[in-house]
Amino acid sequence: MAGGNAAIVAHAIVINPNLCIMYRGYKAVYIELFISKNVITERMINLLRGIRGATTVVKNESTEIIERVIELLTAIVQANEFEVEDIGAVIFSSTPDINATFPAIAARNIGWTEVPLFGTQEIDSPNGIPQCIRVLILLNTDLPQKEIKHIYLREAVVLRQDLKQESHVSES
Ligand SMILES: O=C(O)C(=O)C[C@]1(C(=O)O)C=C[C@@H](O)C=C1
Repeated sequence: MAGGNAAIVAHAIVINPNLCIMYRGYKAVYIELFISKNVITERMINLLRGIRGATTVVKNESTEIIERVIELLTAIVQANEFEVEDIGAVIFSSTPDINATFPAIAARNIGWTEVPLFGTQEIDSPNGIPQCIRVLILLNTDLPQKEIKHIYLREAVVLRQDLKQESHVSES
C-alpha cells in the first residue's frame, strides 16, 4: 500500500489486502485498492437506519387504509427528505382488526414499485391501540440516528409520546 494512504488506513477496517471500509463520521466509504494495477476506487456507502411511523383508521375498509398509509408515508418522506432509491425495504404491520387490504399496496400507489415491501400482523396485545398500521422504513442515509424523524399520526400519537412529533393529524 502506498505511503500516502496511511492516514486512510488508520480509520479503516481492512477486509482483505484489496478492500477496506473507511468511516468518515457517519459515512462509510468502501475502498477497493487494486494495488497491482495502481488503481484506487472509492464508493460511498451510507449506513442503514430505521424510520418508524404509525397511524390509525376508523374503519376496516380498503379505501381508508390506503389513504391513511399514503398520508403516513408522505409525512415520513417530507419530514426526513429522502429519495425512494435510498429505501432498503419497508415493513408494515396491521393490528388483527384490520384486514381489508395490504398496506404495501399504498406504497406502490405512490410509486415505491421497486422497494421490497412486507406486511405482517401486530401482536394482539391488550395494551395496544386498535385499528393501527405501523411502518418501519429501512433507509440508507448519512443522517445520525438522533436526526431521524419518526412520525405518528391520528390515534397513534399516543404510542411514542417520548418522541418529538413533527405533525399531528386529527381523526376525521
Ligand atoms: O412504536 C410503536 O408503534 C409502538 O407501538 C411502540 C412499540 C414499542 O414498544 O417500541 C410497541 C409495539 C410495536 O410493535 C412497536 C413499537
